[in-house]
Amino acid sequence: MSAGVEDIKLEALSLSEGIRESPVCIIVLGMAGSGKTTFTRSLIQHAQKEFNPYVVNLDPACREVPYATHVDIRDTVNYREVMKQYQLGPNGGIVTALNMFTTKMAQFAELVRRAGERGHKWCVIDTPGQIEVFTWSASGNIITEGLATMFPTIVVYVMDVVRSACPTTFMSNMLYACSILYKTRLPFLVALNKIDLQDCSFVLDWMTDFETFQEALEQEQSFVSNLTRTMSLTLDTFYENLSTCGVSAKTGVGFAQLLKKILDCVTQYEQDYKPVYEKMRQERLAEQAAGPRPTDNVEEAGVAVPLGLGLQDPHPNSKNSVFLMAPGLVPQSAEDDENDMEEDAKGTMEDQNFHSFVQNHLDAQQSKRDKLQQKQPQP
Ligand SMILES: Nc1nc2c(ncn2[C@@H]2O[C@H](COP(=O)(O)OP(=O)(O)OP(=O)(O)O)[C@@H](O)[C@H]2O)c(=O)[nH]1
Repeated sequence: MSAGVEDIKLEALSLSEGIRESPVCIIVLGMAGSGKTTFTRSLIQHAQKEFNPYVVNLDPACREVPYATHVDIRDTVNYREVMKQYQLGPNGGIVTALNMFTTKMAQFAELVRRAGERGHKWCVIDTPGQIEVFTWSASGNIITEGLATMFPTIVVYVMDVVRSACPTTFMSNMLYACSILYKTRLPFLVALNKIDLQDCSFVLDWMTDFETFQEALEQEQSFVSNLTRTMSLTLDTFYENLSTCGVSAKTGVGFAQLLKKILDCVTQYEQDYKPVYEKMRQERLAEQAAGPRPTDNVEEAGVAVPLGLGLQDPHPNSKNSVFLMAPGLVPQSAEDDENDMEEDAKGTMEDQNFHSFVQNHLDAQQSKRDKLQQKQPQP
């Protein structure tokens, strides 16, 4: 059974509870068109029996999601409305939609925790097509760090092998992957996707044998290839930290191997990364306990707005957690409708009562004034 909205209002997962054992959060990243969504669908299918994934879509701009979701950002934020209201372009709209979502990070984490208690061993998270919007935005950071300080978390980077057959595109992809690896500080698995169209052994050769990559680059005569040559020298250490797996999200080839590699990444999280995030969690808790920092040399302190950074429990009476639900997860029952109507009726009655109270008061004042005037001697 899914968690109800009402329950989430009352409590939300707090940082003080420590890193849990499950569910394992798998954040799926990749360049636009690399096959993230198709990959996510295939991953869910292959992991269903053993890991019963809890599925989250964080792409507010996608039209359709080809799998059933438990949490869908599109139920939380209307991306088109955000673009219209704030007069933003598509990328600005996605960033703002993600920012809005992260204000509910504590409740989202609570949903993930409850999913773990209901037997979901994995939580698979599909991200927006425009990778930089997620990886370099504050909200992407909050979501990634927030999850990694509460659950074992890993990143799966989906790479299109067909497009990466060009050495410069391959290098750009690798530089991007490298920057995400160092930014997130999480176990990193590269899913070399679309191997039904092209064999991925060339990528593995390029990663393990520097000279083979140089030979491939020889074929390209451009300024970019010179730059790529220089860059490739620096990426050797990065490749050592990478785990790779060839897959086809379309045919399902390679997914058995991929599941094993994901489990290896989880072990890696436990051994190497958990202490880092545990430390980060302690620091955040200390920051929360210390309260806001004094603002030296600032004429006006200003008013703080909640940015979703603090993962404190929400106020028990807060009425702002009515979303984060996938369609059908918490169906609007006839009883809910009746409750809503009752609430509306109550509100209207309260308004009427208030107006009649004010009116009575004004009438009483007026009659007092009239009486006083009558008592006063006429000139
Ligand atoms: N042949 C083949 N095509 C694939 C594979 N994976 C994805 N595709 C195709 O690649 C295209 C892009 O796939 P998506 O899953 O939409 O990629 P995405 O990264 O989610 O796309 P955006 O979110 O729009 O950036 C679609 O036409 C897919 O059918 C694969 O393994 N093999």
